[in-house]
Amino acid sequence: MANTTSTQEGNGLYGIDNAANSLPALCACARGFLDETYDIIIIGCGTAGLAVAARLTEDPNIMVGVLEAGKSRLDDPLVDTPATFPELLGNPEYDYGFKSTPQKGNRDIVHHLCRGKALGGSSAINYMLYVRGSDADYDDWADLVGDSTWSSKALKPYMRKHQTLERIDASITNLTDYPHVGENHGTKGPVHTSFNDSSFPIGDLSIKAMDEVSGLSKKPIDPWSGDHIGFFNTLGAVSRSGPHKGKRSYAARGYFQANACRPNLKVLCEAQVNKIVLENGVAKGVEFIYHGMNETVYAKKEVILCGGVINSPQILELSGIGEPKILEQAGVECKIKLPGVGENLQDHACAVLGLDLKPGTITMDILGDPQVMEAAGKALVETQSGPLTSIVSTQGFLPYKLQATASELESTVKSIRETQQLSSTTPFYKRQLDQVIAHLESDKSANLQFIVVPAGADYENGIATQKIWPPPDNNRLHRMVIASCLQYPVARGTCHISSSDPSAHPIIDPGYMNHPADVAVLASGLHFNHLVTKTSHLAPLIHERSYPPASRNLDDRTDREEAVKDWIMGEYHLIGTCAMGEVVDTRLKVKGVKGLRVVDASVFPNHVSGNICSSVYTVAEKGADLIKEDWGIDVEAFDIGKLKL
Ligand SMILES: Cc1cc2nc3c(=O)[nH]c(=O)nc-3n(C[C@H](O)[C@H](O)[C@H](O)COP(=O)(O)OP(=O)(O)OC[C@H]3O[C@@H](n4cnc5c(N)ncnc54)[C@H](O)[C@@H]3O)c2cc1C
Repeated sequence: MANTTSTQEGNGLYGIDNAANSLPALCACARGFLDETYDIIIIGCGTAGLAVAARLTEDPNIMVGVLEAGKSRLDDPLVDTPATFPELLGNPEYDYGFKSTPQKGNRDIVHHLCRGKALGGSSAINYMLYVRGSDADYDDWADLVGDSTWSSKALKPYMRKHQTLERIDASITNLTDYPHVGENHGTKGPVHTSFNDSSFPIGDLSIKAMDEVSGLSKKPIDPWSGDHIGFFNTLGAVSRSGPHKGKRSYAARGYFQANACRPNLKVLCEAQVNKIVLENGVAKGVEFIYHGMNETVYAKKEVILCGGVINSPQILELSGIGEPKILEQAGVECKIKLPGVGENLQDHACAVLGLDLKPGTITMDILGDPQVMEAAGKALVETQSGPLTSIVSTQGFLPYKLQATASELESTVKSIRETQQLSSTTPFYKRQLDQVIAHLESDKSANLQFIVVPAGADYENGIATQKIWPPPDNNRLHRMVIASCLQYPVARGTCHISSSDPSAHPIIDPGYMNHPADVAVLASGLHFNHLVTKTSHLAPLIHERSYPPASRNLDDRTDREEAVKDWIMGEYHLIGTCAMGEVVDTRLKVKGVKGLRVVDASVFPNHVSGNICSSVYTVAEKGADLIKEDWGIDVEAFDIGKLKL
C-alpha cells in the first residue's frame, strides 16, 4: 500500500517527542505538565475528553490539564488513511486489546474488544462511519433519566455543533442514495464528515436489493435528521478539503490540534491514571504513572473522567467507588457505595452473511491487484482521493416488526416480559426493557442496522483477534459481507476490576446473545439478508454463500437462530457502564462524590441505533456546557478564530 507504513519504534516518529515541537499544549515530559496549576483535570484524551478540553479552554481563565495513557498519533498515516484502519485493530500500539469473558450465548467464544489507546482514543482507530441515533433514542434517554434536556430536540444543537458537513464530490451523481438536508448538519464543527468520492457498483445494487426486500415505500430524506429508516450511503468522518483532505477526521485533529496553541491547555501522553484522589467524598486530583514514576496532580475545581466505557468504571472502582462486594474481592477499600458502576454494559452485536461473488464482480479485493493498488496509492498521494480515502458506506435500518411474523414478535416480547418479572431485574433495567419492547412493537423503530462491506472476512479467527478483514486478494473470487446488527439489546453485561492493580485489565462480559430476544431479532436480520441475496439485483452476481456454512438452512428459523449463536461480533459500540440515572446524575456528576464527573460513552443510559461516535461527541459538547454553567465559565471570552493553528 502506498506511503502508509508506520514506525513502531517506541514513541517512534509519531510519538509525543516529535509532535511536541509543533503542538505547544502537548507536554514532552511530566515536569512540563506538573509545573502548572489546574482548575480542571481530565482523565483520558479520547473522543469525549478532547472535546471537553477544547470547549473548556475557550475561556483563557480556565487552566485544563489532560492525562492520556496512549501516544499522540497525529500525522501517523495508518491512523490518517481511512482504508488502513484494519491494521490498527489488534495492534497493541493503537488498541488496548481487551478480551471478553467466554460468551455463553455465543458458544463460549472469547471476543477481542478493541479500544483506542492514543490521543483521540477510539476515534483514532474506529471505522469512521458517521451515523446518528433516531429521535426516539435520545427521547428514551430523557424519559429514563427524567430530564428533558437530554431529549432529541435538546441534543440536536450539539449534534450540529461538533460536525462540519463537507460538499459532496461532483463525481457522485445518483443523489438518491446520498440523501441529506443541510439544516440537519453542522458547518463549523471540528469533526469533518463527507460522502465517499467513489463507490462500487455492488453497493448500489445492494441498496436496490434491500429496498426491494424491505418493501419500504419511500427513501430516507436525511438519515441524520432523527429518522434513518431505509437504505443509503452514509457519511464518514473524513475530510474532503483543506490541509487534511482525504484523512480521518477525529478528536485529536479537530478538537486538539486546532487548539494546541492555547496556553491554558496542557496534555500529557503516556500517563496512565491509577486512581482519583478522594478526600472526604471530594475528588481532589488524580494519581498517575508516567515512565515508571508515580505522580499526583490536583484540580482546583473538578476532575472529569473520560476514560471510555471500559476504563471509566475501572478507574472509579480502583478509586473505591462502586459495589462494595466487588471492591472487597479486588482488594480495594470502598469509599463510596455505588452499585451501578460497571453494570449495564451494552453493545450492538452483528450477525453476518458472507458471499463469494462471480468472476467480474468487483469489490475491495481489486486492490489486491498491484496495478490497481498503485493507482489507488497515486490518487491518495496526488489528489487525496479514491478508494483509500473511502469508508464502508452502504447501510440502512429497519424495524423488527416489519421482518418478524406476528407470532415471532409476540414470543420475543413475551421473553422480555419474563425478564422484567425476575427479582434480579432492577427498576432501572425494567424501565429500559419497557423502551426495548416499545421499539420492537413499533413499525418505525430502527431495531436492525444493515451494513454492506465490499470485502471478505476471516470468520474463523476474526472475533478472537480482530484481524477480521484480511488483505484484499484479487487472485480469488471477490467477496462481500452483509452484516445485520442488533440495535437495542436486552441482555446486559458487566465490566469490573478483579484486582487493585491498575495495569490489570478488567473482567469484561458484554453478554452477547444472552437473551432469546436478542437472538430472535438478529436472526430476523440474517433472514432479511438471506432474502436480499435472492433478489434479481444480487443473485446473478453470487457464486456461493461462504458464511453461514451451507449446513445452516437460513429458510428455517431454528437454524437461523443457531447461526446467530455460532457467530456474532460486537459492533464496537460498548456503552453504559457509568449510566446516567444510576452512576451519574443528569449533570454527569458522580453520585455521592463532589468534584467528579464522567463524560464519555459510559454515561449513555441506554443504547441508541446506529454507530455511536456522533452521540459521544454530542454528550461531550453538552457535558462541556454543563461544566461551564456550573462554574460560570465565560464561553464568549475566548476568540477561537485567532488562536487556531
Ligand atoms: C474499532 C472501533 C470501530 C468503531 N467504529 C465506529 C464507527 O465507524 N462509527 C462510530 O460512530 N463509532 C465507531 N466506534 C465507536 C466509537 O469510536 C467509540 O464509541 C467512541 O470513540 C468512544 O469514545 P469515548 O470518549 O467514550 O472513549 P475513547 O475515545 O476510547 O477515549 C478514552 C480515552 O481514555 C484513555 N484512557 C483510558 N484509561 C486511561 C487511564 N487509566 N489513564 C489515562 N488515559 C486513559 C484512552 O487511552 C482513550 O484515549 C468504533 C470503536 C472502535 C473501537
